[in-house]
Amino acid sequence: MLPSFVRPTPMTDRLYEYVLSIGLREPDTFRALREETAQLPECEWQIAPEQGPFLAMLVQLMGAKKCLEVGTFTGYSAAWVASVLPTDGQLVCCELSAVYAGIAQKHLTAAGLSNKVEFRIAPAAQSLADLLANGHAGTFDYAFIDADKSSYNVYYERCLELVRPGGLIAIDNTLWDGKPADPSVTDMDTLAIRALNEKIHGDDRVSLSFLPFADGLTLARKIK
Ligand SMILES: C[S@@+](CC[C@H](N)C(=O)[O-])C[C@H]1O[C@@H](n2cnc3c(N)ncnc32)[C@H](O)[C@@H]1O
Repeated sequence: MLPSFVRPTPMTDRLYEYVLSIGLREPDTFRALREETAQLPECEWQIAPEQGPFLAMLVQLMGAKKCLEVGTFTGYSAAWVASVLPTDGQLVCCELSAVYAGIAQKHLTAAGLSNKVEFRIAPAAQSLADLLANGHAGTFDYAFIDADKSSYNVYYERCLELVRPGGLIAIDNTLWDGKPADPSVTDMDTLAIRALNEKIHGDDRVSLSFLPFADGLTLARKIK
């Protein structure tokens, strides 16, 4: 029998509406981005709205200037992070799809944030390798991983090289709808997330905070 600590509250639609009504202070431009994304069949790829201000607050508390995102889609997480960067701050967004990147760029421009955001439209493993090859190792304050799950370990390892000591890697979907906790689920994405969760738990290169928030958010802070 597991101890009965307070567990995440089940989210009925009514409670979730309440959560957003008290928790989300969203600029109109970000709302427009969400509304356009909601029309796409892949709309569930977007981070949960309440994750936006959370990631932004982390970035702001860190005083981060140089940030990285792996998997940008239509730009919601990117918009929140860019919105708290100083004027000389930079967010490098790695995204495979020029179509999604185009939608993101349109909304980032509308929000007055495009000057802080640089897109790398290519497979992210390649974009991260290029950054490493071009002298960016140890220079990023923050990295957010939210692209194809089967490559999460590659993204984690490359981001670990790219962030500075004390820098943060945030990894989305590490609960993956609960599937990593069910040993009978063995599809490639679940196997990749389960393996990475176990690896990070034992990884003494980082300190760890795991949040059962949205679809699971792992925070790994590079120690040295
Ligand atoms: C879950 S979505 C990202 C959601 C985004 N963070 C947001 O807030 O809306 C994952 C994104 O990763 C992109 N992606 C998938 N495979 C990729 C790859 N190999 N390299 C770069 N991006 C990839 C997809 O095109 C998609 O836009």
